[in-house]
Amino acid sequence: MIPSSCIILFSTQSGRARACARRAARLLQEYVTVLHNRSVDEYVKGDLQRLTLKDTLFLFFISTTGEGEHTDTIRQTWSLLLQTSLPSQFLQKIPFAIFNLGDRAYGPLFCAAGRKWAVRMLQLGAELVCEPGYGDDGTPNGGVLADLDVWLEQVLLQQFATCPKHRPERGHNPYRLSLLSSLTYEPLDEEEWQLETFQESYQSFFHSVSPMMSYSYDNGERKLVHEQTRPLVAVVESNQRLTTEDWEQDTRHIRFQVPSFPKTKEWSLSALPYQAGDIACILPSNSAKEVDRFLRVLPKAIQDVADVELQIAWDATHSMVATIGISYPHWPTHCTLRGWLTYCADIHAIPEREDLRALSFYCSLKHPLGAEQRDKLLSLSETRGSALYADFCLREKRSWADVIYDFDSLRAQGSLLTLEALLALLSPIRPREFSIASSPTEEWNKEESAIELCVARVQGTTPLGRNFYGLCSDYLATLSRHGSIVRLWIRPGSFHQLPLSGRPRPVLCIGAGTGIAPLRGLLRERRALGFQNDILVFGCRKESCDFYYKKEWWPGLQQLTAFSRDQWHKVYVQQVLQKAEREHQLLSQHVLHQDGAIYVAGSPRMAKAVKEVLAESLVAILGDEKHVQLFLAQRQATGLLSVEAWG
Ligand SMILES: Cc1cc2nc3c(=O)[nH]c(=O)nc-3n(C[C@H](O)[C@H](O)[C@H](O)COP(=O)(O)O)c2cc1C
Repeated sequence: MIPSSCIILFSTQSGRARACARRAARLLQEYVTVLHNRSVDEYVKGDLQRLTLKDTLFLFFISTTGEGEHTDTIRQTWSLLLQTSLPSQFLQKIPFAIFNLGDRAYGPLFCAAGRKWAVRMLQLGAELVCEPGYGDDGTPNGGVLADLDVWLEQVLLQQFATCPKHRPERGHNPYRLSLLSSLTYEPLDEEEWQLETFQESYQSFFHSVSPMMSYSYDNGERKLVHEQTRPLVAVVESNQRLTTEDWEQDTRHIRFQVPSFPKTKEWSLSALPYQAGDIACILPSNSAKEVDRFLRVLPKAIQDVADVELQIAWDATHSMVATIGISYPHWPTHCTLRGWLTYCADIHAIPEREDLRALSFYCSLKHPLGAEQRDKLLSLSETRGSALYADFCLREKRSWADVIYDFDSLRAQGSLLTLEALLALLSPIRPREFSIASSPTEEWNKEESAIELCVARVQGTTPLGRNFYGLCSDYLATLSRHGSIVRLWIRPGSFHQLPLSGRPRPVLCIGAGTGIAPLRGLLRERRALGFQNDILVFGCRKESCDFYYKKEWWPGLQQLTAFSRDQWHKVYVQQVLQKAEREHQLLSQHVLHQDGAIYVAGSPRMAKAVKEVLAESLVAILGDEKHVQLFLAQRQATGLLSVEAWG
């Protein structure tokens, strides 16, 4: 029997699973009542009974992070679901469907978290209503979202083929706006979110976008908190270019002071404000230039109130829009439009297809091309328009400002686009993750301890010659002013089991490009604590241009390098490792005789190739492939082999 309602739950690290859930919610609400659309932990809230509702289809969107691991937005529920005390029929006959997100570059770990989730649901008696879906970042024309369309159309929605289709009521806009006074607010030297009148309101917004887990330093000590928190404030101390001026890539070494770090007299690993290899989650903001550009493409009536104080209220009685996850309910309640566009609204993002569909309703039909533009936006949002959407938006990296600029009936006389509509349409800016490149012990020895990042500025040109840049890397790269303020959280990374005590064992760090960031932190931490015999294998394009930190590596550190463009044929780290294994059994000696640890950081493809070389080297010595895989899995479980991959 087909359930009459549906609960959509997602697990996401960078937001794609949320986007998939949103699209599915819009399509499914034509067949069933969508009761919820939120992250797994947010919905379950520690009470597994919430997964046992009768006559309800549970639809999961589960993405994989780390090395085949679950994301922060599902971890709490996942550990509850693994309890051996749960009866084997705990989820008896609960119908569910699942779409897994991942990247095939991870090989056997492709969508590992989603597959583990489905297996556990089945073990507990839940019933799959259809074939699971798989979304791959590498699928042409839209990655996971392109795979999602095919799965929704050919698999999930087929389950509802016999149901009558109904058009859901269009939700009312859930925001109520008041212009507080006709006096315009004059920006001072401080940023708007720091001003006393607005501070509380912005802080609760920042709290709402925080990672699910981060350190807090409330009582003068580091504590890992498994809930959302307010950001730390960091102050830029220096920002230097690491690559040569004439090199294509602008990579930066940025150093921040964090005044709220506790200052302890006694050194101990747990007293340090962070561990080597931890991750900083940076909350960027939009530049004044980008905000001005966005304001210019809006209807005149909105532009006119850019600097007026606003009071924003969320009207929960019109909650349909919130229920299916279309509008963001945690905007600041008191700010200016300019401030909201600078610190909160993700105007730099590429609108999703669902957004284009929502935008289409606001075209002015008084404009000569209004009806045509409305239909174009609608067709771009449909499944059959996905190739067109990929050409127009994804490949050309068209942001909200670009799209609204191109569809000028959205700002012409008679446009229905209001400020309330923008609040309902735009998504919040979310923090971006960067591995910390500094050693906490080395910093502890200094007067003011800091964190350092190694950030490659994302910029380029689209196929049609439009310039683009990445929001957060550009924000960080341009923080040139000493004393500029950044909001961030710090959370543990994958390398937290770095050997820093007990029996001495060497560490082999392998990385390429900005993968050097966490490895620099690990190696410097080990040096600060007196460990020796570590090895760095590093790859980049040209020794003279992008060999990051070349001058600072110390004599006792053994180095192997791969400069891919310094000779006529390409050389990568995996080839350097193969050669070192052939010549002096670098890998097998390190692992089998010295019981050394290995840390790999960089792109997933590089990490996969390195792991293959490692496995081959051990098979050549130990003979049995299965045994080697088991051995490597054990080393991974004990933190002696660990990968941090991104990109
Ligand atoms: C640090 C990191 C680790 C990842 N690990 C895996 C993995 O082990 N297996 C996999 O299939 N995909 C992996 N991925 C790819 C993500 O699952 C994929 O990008 C997905 O679309 C992200 O969805 P999200 O935005 O909802 O988090 C990883 C991505 C990152 C950034």
